[in-house]
Amino acid sequence: MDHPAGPADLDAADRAPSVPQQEHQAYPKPTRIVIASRESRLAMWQAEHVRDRLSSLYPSATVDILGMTTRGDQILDRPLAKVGGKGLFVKELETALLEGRADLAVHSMKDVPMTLADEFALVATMERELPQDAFVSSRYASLDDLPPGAVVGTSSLRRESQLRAQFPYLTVSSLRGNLDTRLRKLDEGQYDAIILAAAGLKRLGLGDRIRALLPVELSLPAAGQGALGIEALASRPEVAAWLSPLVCPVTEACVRAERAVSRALAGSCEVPLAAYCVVEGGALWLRARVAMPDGSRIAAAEVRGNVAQPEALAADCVEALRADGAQAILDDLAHP
Ligand SMILES: NCc1[nH]cc(CCC(=O)O)c1CC(=O)O
Repeated sequence: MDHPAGPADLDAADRAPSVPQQEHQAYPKPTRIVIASRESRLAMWQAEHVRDRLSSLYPSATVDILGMTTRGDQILDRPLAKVGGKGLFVKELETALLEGRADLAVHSMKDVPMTLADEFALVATMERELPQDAFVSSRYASLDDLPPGAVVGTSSLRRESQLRAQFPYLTVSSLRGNLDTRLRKLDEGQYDAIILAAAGLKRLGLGDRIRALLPVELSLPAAGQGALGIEALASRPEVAAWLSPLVCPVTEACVRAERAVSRALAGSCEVPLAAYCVVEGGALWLRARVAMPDGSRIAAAEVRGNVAQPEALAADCVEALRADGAQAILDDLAHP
């Protein structure tokens, strides 16, 4: 398929201004960097990870973390999809960038809205941690061991739909809260097992709670899962230059493809959507699924293409998804 890189493609893409190597010298090294972060244990771990990387890159700079509570952290009782979705986790951090209280914000890419306002740019996508979902349980070693009627906790429509399609005899039950809260609810016996992102557990030193990694064929990950992204003001190219050593080009290409699929399908927490890309044999291999929450229908597609054109590949993938019935599913979700 032919993909002229027209302005429309560029508008739709994540703005990740790559800074040519020779331009680095044009910016003085930082003397102070402030990182805005949510205050959950996972978010703080991620911010500290970036702080430590920056401190070793720029030993003479002071790197501080500005912890903030976002609306997404405060609203714990209702499904996120109902109260405003992913944007709730980034808005306060973006305000700190705009007001000059912070230079950059560290996010789980999975939680970053598919479209950012013009003032902001994703300036670095870092190397991906484990992308898979993890099976966590004290009594059972894997999904296959669960008896009929066993209660599995997850609040992700993506996980729920794929579970229901493949394990119709299980009971999927809502589970919210930060990682520690979710594990506590499991340990209190409210669930027989729960499904969480493996990356979050590993980062918090809870990797030993993972009984099994769900193969991506079983639970295709969310766009950006396992990758950290760094956001800064589009008007501050020097921040992008400081962060350029943290960029993982392979992860960046993969996550761009995943996010472009999600963006094209108006991906939100309300649409069960999975998009996962790897580089294999020098090419991008992008897989995506759109499902009914009850798992009764799943549209799936996979495409392979040029590493240099993730958005073009995503467009192919979206076309293949629509051909497999994704539009009908989206229409049903919009007008139940
Ligand atoms: N939705 C919350 C969230 N955002 C990022 C992670 C885990 C880390 C990652 O995927 O990078 C999690 C926890 C989870 O889904 O279990």
